[in-house]
Amino acid sequence: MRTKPRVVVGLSGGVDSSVAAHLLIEQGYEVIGMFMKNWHDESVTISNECPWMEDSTDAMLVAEKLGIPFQAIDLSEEYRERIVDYMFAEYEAGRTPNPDILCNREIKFDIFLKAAQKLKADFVATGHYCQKGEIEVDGKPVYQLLAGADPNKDQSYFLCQLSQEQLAKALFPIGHLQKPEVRRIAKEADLITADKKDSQGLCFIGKVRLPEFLQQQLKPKKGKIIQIPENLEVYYNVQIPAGIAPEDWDEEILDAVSLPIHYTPNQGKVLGEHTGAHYFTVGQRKGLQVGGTGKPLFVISTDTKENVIYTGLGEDHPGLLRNALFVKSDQIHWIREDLALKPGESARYQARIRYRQPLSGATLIRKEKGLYVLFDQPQKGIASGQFVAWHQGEECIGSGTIF
Ligand SMILES: Nc1ncnc2c1ncn2[C@@H]1O[C@H](COP(=O)(O)OP(=O)(O)OP(=O)(O)O)[C@@H](O)[C@H]1O
Repeated sequence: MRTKPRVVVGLSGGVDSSVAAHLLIEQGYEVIGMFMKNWHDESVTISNECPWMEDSTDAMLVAEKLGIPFQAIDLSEEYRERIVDYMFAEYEAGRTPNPDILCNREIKFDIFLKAAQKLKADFVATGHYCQKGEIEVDGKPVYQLLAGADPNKDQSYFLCQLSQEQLAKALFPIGHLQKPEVRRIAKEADLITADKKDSQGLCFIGKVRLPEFLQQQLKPKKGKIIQIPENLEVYYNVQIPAGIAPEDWDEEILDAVSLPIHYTPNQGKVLGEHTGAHYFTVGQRKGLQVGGTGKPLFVISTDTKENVIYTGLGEDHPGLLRNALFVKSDQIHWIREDLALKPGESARYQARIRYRQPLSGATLIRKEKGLYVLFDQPQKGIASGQFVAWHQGEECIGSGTIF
């Protein structure tokens, strides 16, 4: 009979997961190391930057050093189906996907977790910089997703789509540590990954050349680049009116300030040509290849159906700065299900729309058709398809896909 809880650690061949495994052994767990091979395409890999063979060997050597069993599994097919296909579909539809968040929800804490459970594991552990809390609500355990103790490394944003069931099975052994401490522990334990460079690309996407990668799947299609002036009537600046409770705000006004603006070519002037609207993302500055505009030019909207890119001059262009967004009902995710807002309710939280962005005060208003998030400060480059995560201080309460 087993006396120790069994945990499968996702060993990536990096220092963080190596130390995670080491700490779990010290804490008395029965530890198994597992490396997963994800989908990857040689033709778009930055040379020597996606060394999965080298990574899996490092993972194996770390397991050997720690004296734990090791297994490598090939999840490339599942990864292609659930992450790569989603990415192309999102770009094609003119949205900006976040493969890292999906990878955690769909691969590491789903398929990988199920593979671990086949090995009769009680938990799955990763080297993510975040922490798990446990409280009791109405006599039942409720798990919390908390920020990593190292503010420079906090990865809770990438885990903002995890459910209570997934968190129940997750362990984050290095979340209470600072990165330099993790390296020191790795050195003291004589792990070969102690000085290994941090992986640049999160998940796989940073390890490939995104433009080439997209061009392989989505055919080039020439179209117009339009410059939109700053003084269009469609720009709104929301302020919650004093004396009116947010939940009583008029839905038409909420829609007007929170939904993406649909531009038309006759609202601006033609600046040049692009190679395909589906290659571009809201907030993007590079790759437009339009010179002589004085201030930098930013993408403020893309229309993949009409194949038009709308741009604005300067980073304070009103098309780039908005302080509200919308999440459709079926895209709202509450990690803390006990705090879920019902239609007609509102709450104050702090929110972010990208990794490592400082949290900004926000009012959440739940209506029948979805959730409105009204920020206290304007946000730059709110892009459809990206995730908004809302927090109470260190704790991530929920998240949703931006409409
Ligand atoms: N190929 C993989 N096989 C198994 N687990 C993985 C793999 N890639 C990532 N993980 C797990 O997910 C965690 C977070 O992944 P991320 O890509 O952010 O790595 P990281 O923060 O650079 O960590 P590391 O230093 O361990 O590579 C890793 O610490 C590891 O536990």
